[in-house]
Amino acid sequence: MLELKDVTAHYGTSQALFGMSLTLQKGEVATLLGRNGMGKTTTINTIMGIVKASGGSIRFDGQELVGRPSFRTANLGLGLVPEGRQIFPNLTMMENLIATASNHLGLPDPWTVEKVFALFPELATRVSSMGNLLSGGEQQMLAIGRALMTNPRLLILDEATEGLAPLVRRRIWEALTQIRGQGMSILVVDKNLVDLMKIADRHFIVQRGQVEWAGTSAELAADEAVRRRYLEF
Ligand SMILES: Nc1ncnc2c1ncn2[C@@H]1O[C@H](COP(=O)(O)OP(=O)(O)OP(=O)(O)O)[C@@H](O)[C@H]1O
Repeated sequence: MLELKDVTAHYGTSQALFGMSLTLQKGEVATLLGRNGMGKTTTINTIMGIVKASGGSIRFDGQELVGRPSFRTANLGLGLVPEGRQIFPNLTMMENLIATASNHLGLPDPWTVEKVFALFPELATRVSSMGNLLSGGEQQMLAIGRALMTNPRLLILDEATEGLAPLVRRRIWEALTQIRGQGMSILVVDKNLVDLMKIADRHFIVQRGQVEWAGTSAELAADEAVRRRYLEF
């Protein structure tokens, strides 16, 4: 479904991706792992077209994404839950949820506000609350709901549970497991390896702007040396 091949990216003259290659199959959950500053966010932003790739290829269902403006990439069915959530602070929860809603691909049975509330009942009681008055957990649920309302085929989450309390983190993983059960493909960055190994099929460890190790959850669980070397775990 998604294939990155030798992708490079720069910030000015400083190179951040050095030949990033990875493949995600339809219906899979994959993670990008690795220490801070290794290029996970840059990889996500390059897929989305927010950072322009300076080389290589990114194919999504056979279509080339490199060179495409970011709104046209999103319209192909890539939904982003960005780092820091980026909730509109002066819109209500409901306004945030529907602000970017769309069904460009004409998917049958699209996401609705009701379906998002069924996934996150916590949000249903907060419809009129301004974005900046929501808790971190509510904001993250809203950011996921907002991305789902664009009816993506691939959901990409950057720091899915960062800064959230354990109970709220569990709610996020439960929701992602539920969405995954409905056939959604998911690419996720997070630091909670134990949780990720439960939900993910495949992991890519990013080191200095390229994939240093790739494998399944079982392979990662069995390889303590790799975990220690790249993940300090
Ligand atoms: N806007 C920017 N301008 C210049 N350099 C940047 C910018 N964003 C990231 N970088 C650099 O690119 C490299 C990769 O950063 P990136 O944020 O992709 O890493 P990361 O693995 O997502 O780390 P983190 O978990 O800290 O977000 C780092 O060296 C970082 O300093």
